[in-house]
Amino acid sequence: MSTISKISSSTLPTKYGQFIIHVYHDVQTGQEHVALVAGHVLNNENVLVRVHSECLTGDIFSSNRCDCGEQLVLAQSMIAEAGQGVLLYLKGHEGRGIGLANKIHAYALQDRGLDTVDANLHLGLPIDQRSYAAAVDILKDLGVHSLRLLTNNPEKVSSLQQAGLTVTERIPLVIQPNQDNLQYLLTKRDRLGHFFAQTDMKNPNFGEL
Ligand SMILES: Nc1nc2c(ncn2[C@@H]2O[C@H](COP(=O)(O)OP(=O)(O)OP(=O)(O)O)[C@@H](O)[C@H]2O)c(=O)[nH]1
Ligand SMILES: [Zn+2]
Repeated sequence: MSTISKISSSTLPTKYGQFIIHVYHDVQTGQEHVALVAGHVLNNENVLVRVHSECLTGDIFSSNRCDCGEQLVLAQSMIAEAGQGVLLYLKGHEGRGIGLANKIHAYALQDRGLDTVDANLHLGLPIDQRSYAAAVDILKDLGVHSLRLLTNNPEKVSSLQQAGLTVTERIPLVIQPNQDNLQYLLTKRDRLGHFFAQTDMKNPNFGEL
C-alpha cells in the first residue's frame, strides 16, 4: 500500500529554472513532502534525482555546521540544468529523523566535543532513523523507476534499490568544506560510511585530516 497521496500541484518558476511542484501527504506520518519536477520524467531512464532530508538550519538559515543548504542549491541547479529530474524534499527527516529540538541538543553536545554520532547516542537517540518509504512511493507515483541519485550516502542508494527502484548511478554531491563543517564531514565519512573520495573534494586537506 502506498504511503503517500498527492494533494496539489502547480508550476514553480525559480531562479534556477522552471519546475512543477507537487505536495504529497504522508499518510503514515502526517507530513507534507515536496517534489520539484523538471521536464518529463514519466517512464524515462536515468532520471536525475535528489532525495533531500529537511534541515532547517542548513536549508533556511545558511548554517555552516552542515552541507545541506549548499547541497540543496547545487542539486536544484543541476536538475534544472539537465532539463529533467526530481528534487524530493522530505519533511520529518530533520536531524536524521530525531527532530529539530533534539538536533539542537545534539549541536550543544558537539560544542562540548562530541561528534555528530556520539551526540545522538548520548541523548539516547538513534544515529539515523530516517525512512525512505515516502521517497520511493513518490518516485513511483511520478513514474520514475530508473534514476541517477545525487548523494554521498550509501544508505540512500540501498534503500531505494531494496524498494525496487533501479539506481543506475550515484552522483557525488560534494561541497567545499569550511572550518565549521570539516569535522562533521569527516565524521560522516569515517563513522557513517558516506562517500567522500579525495578527488571529490575541492579542499586537498580533506582526505588527510
Ligand atoms: N542528528 C543530527 N542530524 C544532523 C546533524 N547535522 C545535520 N543533521 C541532519 O542530517 C540530515 C542530512 O543528513 P546528512 O548525514 O548530512 O546527509 P545525507 O542526507 O544522509 O546524505 P547526502 O545525500 O549525501 O546529503 C538533515 O536532516 C540534517 O538536519 C547533526 O549534527 N546531528
Ligand atoms: Zn544540515
